[in-house]
Amino acid sequence: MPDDNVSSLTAKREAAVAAFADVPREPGAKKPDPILVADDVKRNFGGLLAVDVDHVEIQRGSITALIGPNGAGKTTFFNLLTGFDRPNSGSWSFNGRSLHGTPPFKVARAGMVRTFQLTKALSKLTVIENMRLGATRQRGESFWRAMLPFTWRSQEKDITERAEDLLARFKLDTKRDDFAGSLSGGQRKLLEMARALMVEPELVMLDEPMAGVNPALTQSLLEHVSNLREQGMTVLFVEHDMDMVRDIADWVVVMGQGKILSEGPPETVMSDPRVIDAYLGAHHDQSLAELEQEFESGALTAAAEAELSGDVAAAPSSEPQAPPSPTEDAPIDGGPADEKPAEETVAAERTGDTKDGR
Ligand SMILES: Nc1ncnc2c1ncn2[C@@H]1O[C@H](COP(=O)(O)OP(=O)(O)OP(=O)(O)O)[C@@H](O)[C@H]1O
Repeated sequence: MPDDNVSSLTAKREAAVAAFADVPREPGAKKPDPILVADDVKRNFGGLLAVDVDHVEIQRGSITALIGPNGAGKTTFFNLLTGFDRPNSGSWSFNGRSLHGTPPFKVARAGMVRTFQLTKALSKLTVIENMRLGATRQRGESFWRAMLPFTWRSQEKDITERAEDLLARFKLDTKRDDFAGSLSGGQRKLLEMARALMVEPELVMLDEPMAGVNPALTQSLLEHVSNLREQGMTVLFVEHDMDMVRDIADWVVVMGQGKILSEGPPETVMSDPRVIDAYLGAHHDQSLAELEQEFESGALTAAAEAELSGDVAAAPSSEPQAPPSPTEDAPIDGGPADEKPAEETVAAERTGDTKDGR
């Protein structure tokens, strides 16, 4: 990335962070310029109160992370806000306009789009066809207009140009005519993000953008998300990857058992003992890369085994351990433990398989 871009990104981030300077670090805190405001939003599934949000505001022009343990209600809350599910009660507004009862395509037209944990790219359509479908208000959609090509041809051309620009920006232009089904998990995430931008949204909601993404694509995905703020958009994302949250979020909202438990800048939230207890566990201050290294060295496995057997004394110290010798358990090059699971498997493991149908 050129230096100019880096300094401009930094300036945007500084401005976004500065906007939170006087915001109290408490659940439901008022923001200076909220783009999205939700009140008393509740959603029951039988006896389970999956979402029970008293009040939350999302600051315009910022990147806000919504974190919380599995089952905290994050995806359900996303579904409610974007019209994919209906609440038992509550209200919310986007740019001051109530969106309660608004169907998803109208929510997208209003400027609020979302992506899904398991991507919704249509695998039997090509990449460019998927992109074109992302555009709303297409004139040829009505029967009579469809009969009069001169009324929609120029719009078709504009849509294709915009789609091609976005594909180039997301480095998917070489895949333009490939079936979406042939893309890797990470490329599909990029396609979904690019497609969401076809409606020129003001607020982009990303549900676990990192799930199933190959490490090689991680950095590029992070840059794309940061770039959304750079281009003046607001981002709200759900993520379990704490590296991503630390790296790019200006503000973090923590959910647990349907409620907003805590809010604040990433460093404050991630050192909050309640959040650590509820969510982050003992390794909250470590990056995934460090954890991976420990895992590979065997230190984490030994610690976990000792913890399970109750033999705390047997747990190794936090000092780095020497890797096991190749003559021990570890297979030499290319053994099963060396094989990386396919992205799809990782995605399925990390996201569960029941989400998308909802
Ligand atoms: N359609 C549904 N029917 C019944 N229960 C549901 C349904 N959707 C979600 N739930 C339940 O609501 C609770 C919140 O689920 P949700 O998927 O919103 O959590 P989450 O915070 O997104 O979790 P994760 O981080 O695992 O994605 C969970 O207990 C879940 O089992």
